Amino acid sequence: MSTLLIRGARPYGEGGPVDILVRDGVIAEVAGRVDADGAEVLDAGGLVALPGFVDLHTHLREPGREDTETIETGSRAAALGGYTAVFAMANTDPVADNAVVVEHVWRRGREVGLVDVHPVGAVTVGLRGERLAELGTMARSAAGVRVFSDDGHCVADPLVMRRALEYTKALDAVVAQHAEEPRLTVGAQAHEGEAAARLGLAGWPAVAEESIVARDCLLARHVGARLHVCHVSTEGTADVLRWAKARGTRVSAEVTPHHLLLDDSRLSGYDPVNKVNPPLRTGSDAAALRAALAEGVVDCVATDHAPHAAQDKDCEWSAARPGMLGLQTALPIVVRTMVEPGLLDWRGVARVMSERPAEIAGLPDQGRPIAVGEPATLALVDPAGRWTVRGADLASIAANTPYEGMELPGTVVATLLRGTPTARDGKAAS
Ligand SMILES: NC(=O)N[C@@H](CC(=O)O)C(=O)O
Ligand SMILES: [Zn+2]
Ligand SMILES: [Zn+2]
Repeated sequence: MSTLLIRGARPYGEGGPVDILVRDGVIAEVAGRVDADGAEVLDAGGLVALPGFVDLHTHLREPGREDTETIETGSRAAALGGYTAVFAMANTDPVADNAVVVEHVWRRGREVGLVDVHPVGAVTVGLRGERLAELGTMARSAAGVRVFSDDGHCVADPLVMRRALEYTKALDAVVAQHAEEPRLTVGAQAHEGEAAARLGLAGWPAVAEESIVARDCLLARHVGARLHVCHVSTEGTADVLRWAKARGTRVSAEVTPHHLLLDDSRLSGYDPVNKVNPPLRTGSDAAALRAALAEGVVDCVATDHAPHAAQDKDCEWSAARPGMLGLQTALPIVVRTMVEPGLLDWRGVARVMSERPAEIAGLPDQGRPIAVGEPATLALVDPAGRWTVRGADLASIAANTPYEGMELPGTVVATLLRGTPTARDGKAAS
């Protein structure tokens, strides 16, 4: 029997410090003072205790691009970022569109053991948007897939999307849509607006996202299915979501840390580290997304952690791949954009980083209350901590962080997965 005593943490940053006794992975006692002889003590004075974070949108690149990230290195990055569960996107090589690939990802995640790795299954064969993949087989596989996505590509054909919603409804699963009408983004390189026009970059208009989100909300309501919208990037999408939710559509949505903080003024340097899909939008879009997240119109934060090799980023803008690292910087960016301006308190951070994503994905043992009898799956955060981001120092193999050299607030001091420390003082457990 293993016991761990977390000494002096403040759950959700509320009230005075408490001791949390963890026995065999479960919270056994929460009280002002707990004495446990022989227990390992984790000094958590000054730290905020939160439920471990759940990322609905991570690219781990295994199988196929292990030169940029593996399930092991990505799991380390996740643990260091306070995550205890991640959803590994299906756009690997081979694509995770069948039971063999999703079971490989699931097993490898368990072997590494630092974070619960849940494979996302592709909606269509080869992400081609034509024929539905074997959703039922993936759902019934050992991986128990409950989130399906062609992320990187939009399920653009409305009939294919309708059928996908019908199947996932029957499987009690959810489609996570990368909302991008492909006919409106042919050759697109950056947000269609002033900044892109000045630089002569072909534009990716907000309406390419908004039109698909509106269509899919209508389809989901018609079918009675659930829909999840990936990486919401525009004010107009938030408006569509608000409308759809008000009329009872079963839709949820995520926003990335980079769309909360950054905007297309970053384009001027022509540095492809800022190239991402959907593109960085305007400052007023970012402000609207922060408000929508605070309001609950956007349900949660997801990283869209997208590692890329140096040769795919250190090149001309149009040749560079879109995507940014996100796992280790997500909490600090949420602190900067949401907590510091008073848009969210720590209870709200627990909601958008852990509880809502766990609910959306149907995870029964993540995003749980910090209470007796619950799994000790926790992130311990130092709200006064400061650190300077260095891509080369991150646990990912790739180094494409847009926050290079920035000093960020909020450090994850320890992450616990069912009572076992997976990261501590900036070091992953293995
Ligand atoms: N976000 C990105 O810019 N890139 C993602 C794909 C995606 O999320 O659409 C990737 O796989 O690299
Ligand atoms: Zn995407
Ligand atoms: Zn993605």
